[in-house]
Amino acid sequence: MPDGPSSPLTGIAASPGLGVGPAFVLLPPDLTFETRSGQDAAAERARLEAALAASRADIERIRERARASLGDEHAAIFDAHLLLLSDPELDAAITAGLNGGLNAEAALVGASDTFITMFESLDDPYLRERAADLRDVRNRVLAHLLGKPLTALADLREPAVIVAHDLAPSDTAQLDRSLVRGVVTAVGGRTSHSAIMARGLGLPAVVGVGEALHGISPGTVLLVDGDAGRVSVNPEAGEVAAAQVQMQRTAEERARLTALAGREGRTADGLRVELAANIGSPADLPLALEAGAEGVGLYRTEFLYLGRDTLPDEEEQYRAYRAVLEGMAGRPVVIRTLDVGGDKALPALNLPPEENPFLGFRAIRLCLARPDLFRVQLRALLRASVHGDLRVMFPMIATVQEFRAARALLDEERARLTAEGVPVAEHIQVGMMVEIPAAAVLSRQFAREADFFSIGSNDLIGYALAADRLNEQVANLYQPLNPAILALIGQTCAGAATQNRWVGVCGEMAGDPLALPLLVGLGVTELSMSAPALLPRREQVLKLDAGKARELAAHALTLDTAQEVEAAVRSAFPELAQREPGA
Ligand SMILES: C=C(OP(=O)(O)O)C(=O)O
Ligand SMILES: [Mg+2]
Repeated sequence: MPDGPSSPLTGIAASPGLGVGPAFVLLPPDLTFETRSGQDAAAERARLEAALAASRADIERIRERARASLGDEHAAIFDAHLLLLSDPELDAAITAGLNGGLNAEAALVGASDTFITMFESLDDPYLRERAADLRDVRNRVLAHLLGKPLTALADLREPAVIVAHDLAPSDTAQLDRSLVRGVVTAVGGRTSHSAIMARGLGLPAVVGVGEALHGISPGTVLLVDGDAGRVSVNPEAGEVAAAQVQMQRTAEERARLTALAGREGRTADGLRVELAANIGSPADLPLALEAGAEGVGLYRTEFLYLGRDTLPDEEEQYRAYRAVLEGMAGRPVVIRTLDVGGDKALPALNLPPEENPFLGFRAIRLCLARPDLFRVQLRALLRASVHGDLRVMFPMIATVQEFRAARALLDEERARLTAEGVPVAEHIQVGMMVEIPAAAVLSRQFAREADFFSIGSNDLIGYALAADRLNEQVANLYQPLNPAILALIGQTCAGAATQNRWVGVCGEMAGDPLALPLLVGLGVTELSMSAPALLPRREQVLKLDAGKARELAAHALTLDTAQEVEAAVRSAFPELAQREPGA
């Protein structure tokens, strides 16, 4: 382990809080090798057999852990991997290479890659999935041959900070949250899977650290600061002690707030404000429920689709949606249909790169162009609807026609299921994200069609101010409190009110203490946020005077700048001057 402290690594602050622990490095090892000919076939065969046996033992161990913590479904993928290890056709191709004098590495890779290329060239999603499995298995055996065994999150036994290139949904499925002190990744942004997963699980995270991460060796002590986007490598004792004091304070504050978990969200003067959770998978529910989520305000279903080469089928989707609806036991669950494109790539669709992906073929645009894919999701949602209070939400709606078209597909699938005798809930609210300024401006018209609006402030701010938050050069223009943003939110609420529709906010702004009185004052009655923000925001709502919030919001709309708005909020609510830790 390297000893002295080195300069801290910086990245994107993806999930708040502090965490310290030894690095658990998931970065893939360098698997390059030399191809050699004229080798002793028997000796190379023996090396290969040893690597196969070690790989088999690895996979069996991971499978048992996955089965124990997550159930049979998650273990099935590892059964497929075990079958590949003993596949006779693959073995015959490897044997031919060995008999031709190749070293075991070259024989293995040559044979596997022939099958991988063949599977990938066929337009069959099942075989493409087999290609991905085979690549996984090939890498594992190769790693053993090279004496650089792969690590898996399922191998985590001691508290640690996870260091990875990125975390795929299948990685996080194996993660034991109680042992993870923090997450640091080389790539990714605020909306990457790793970031959202970390926020959902309440783990401090810094993402997008870059290549520098590859220099971290296993066991190196790391201090992750998820608020500042900083990772100290081998921190000084004093720095660790200060962080521990801060963590203790945060834990005490959390314990105090836990007493509020069962309280209904309602302002001091009686206005109902529902406090709901944003989730990315059913695995996020326990933390959301612990924090007293009164519903799920945003289930980002794209995480079922990302980080894999194939699309989830209707059954897989149905099971995930049903698990969330049942987990929430009758409380409202807003499930958002597929929102890919922009910064969320969908490898299974093989879409060509675009000049302006954020203004391009994404979310509902893609779904309406690919009804074959969209209908599968809609059917899964409709089938799951009988298990709770499902609300379906369409993302990135820009025009009224898009909403109508999406709703028409939903209605068609409903009619089809009913004709097939499949039960579907009688009433399902169907709403939309308001994250494109045009939708906010036209909210009166949209309110005649949609049952509710949920404001996606992350995108709304970016599109309204034409500023990408991840671009350092223009980050100062990404201003949640800009009066123009407040005006768009106010306009959305006013349009909704003409038809008695409810308005929520499910972007990051919902969890921001400075924005909260403004949102409530503008007419928002549901706030959906990552689980760790729920308790502090509940305390804030319980103490809030909605009348005073309305006066503040009306005043804010007359101001010129985001800075003036912030000053007005702080002067109306001086207790907000202090940032609470970990919120
Ligand atoms: C919630 C939102 O959607 P996402 O962050 O998933 O784009 C948003 O844009 O605010
Ligand atoms: Mg969005």
